[in-house]
Amino acid sequence: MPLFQQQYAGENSIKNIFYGRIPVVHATALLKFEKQSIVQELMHNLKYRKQEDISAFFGAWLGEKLSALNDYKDIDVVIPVPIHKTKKRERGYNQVSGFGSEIAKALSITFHEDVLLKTANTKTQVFKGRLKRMETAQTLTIKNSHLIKNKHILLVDDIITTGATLENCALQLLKIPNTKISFAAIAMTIS
Ligand SMILES: O=P(O)(O)OC[C@H]1O[C@H](OP(=O)(O)OP(=O)(O)O)[C@H](O)[C@@H]1O
Repeated sequence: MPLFQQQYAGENSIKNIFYGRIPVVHATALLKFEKQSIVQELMHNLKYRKQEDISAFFGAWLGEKLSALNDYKDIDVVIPVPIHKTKKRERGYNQVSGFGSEIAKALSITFHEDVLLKTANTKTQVFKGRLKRMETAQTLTIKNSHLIKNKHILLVDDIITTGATLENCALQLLKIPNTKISFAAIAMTIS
């Protein structure tokens, strides 16, 4: 399995994507995502072929790694990038929930799926450029903000490509007083 951090600078190479856009405390990804690779196949199976367990499998793996690092000791809550309820019904699950809840378990902290919500069902972003992706910022809402006030949040997603999805979500979360944001993804796209 092509692990991300073994072959690249790891944390800094992800944080650089967000440099000058949003403040990110830490950022990590478990795997390197390339076209025609085993990782692409696994992500496709997770998203489109009902293989939900892939998510928790990688969450337990990354969670164990993060629990051994000092950098992640002050994370308070884990929040997933949300999907719209219509898409959740079609897919059967949020493909990043298992990943996030296993990381939370490994760090002995809470996983909250009821804080950041997607209120409109936008088309898949795979073929969108950065500007188009930014439009989706208007489709996010925060509920139960008391659960994240004054907290260091680990926001989790399946894949980081341009970083626009995480950026949009982080911008909403950072509106709540005294929040800090770190990112974790199953895979990072290498171009
Ligand atoms: O870093 P970025 O450039 O934002 O790309 C990454 C995002 O794109 C994909 O979502 P997409 O909206 O395509 O998901 P969908 O298939 O669930 O609609 C993927 O699941 C990430 O959430």
